[in-house]
Amino acid sequence: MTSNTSPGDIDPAVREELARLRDSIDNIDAAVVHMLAERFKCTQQVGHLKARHRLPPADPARETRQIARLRTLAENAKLDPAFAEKFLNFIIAEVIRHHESIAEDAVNGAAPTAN
Ligand SMILES: O=C(O)C(=O)C[C@]1(C(=O)O)C=C[C@@H](O)C=C1
Repeated sequence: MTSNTSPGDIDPAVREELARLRDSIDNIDAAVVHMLAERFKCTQQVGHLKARHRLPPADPARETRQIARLRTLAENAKLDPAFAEKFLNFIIAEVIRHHESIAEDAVNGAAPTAN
């Protein structure tokens, strides 16, 4: 059975430690969002470059190298490598969707955007 502790019952020291940890979590989440935004700015340029030169949206050989590298980085950082791989695959799948839509727009003569 789970017991629910109402916020007023929490020991003040525990409450403080939780708040301190949550502050750091919020900072880390913000950094992740900013880093992802920068990554997507780069991949958007890659998408336009690929569309202009009729290159395929996906590059499985590059992905294999990225995953191997990320798994090693994760292991060294004591992060679950399987999680790191799933996370990268999730991001790359989204990037490929963007590349495909940029390529479709190029074929359909949509007004090209910068990059
Ligand atoms: O490097 C590329 O060719 C990209 O399109 C970028 C990227 C990535 O998001 O890292 C995305 C799709 C490819 O399959 C491989 C890598």
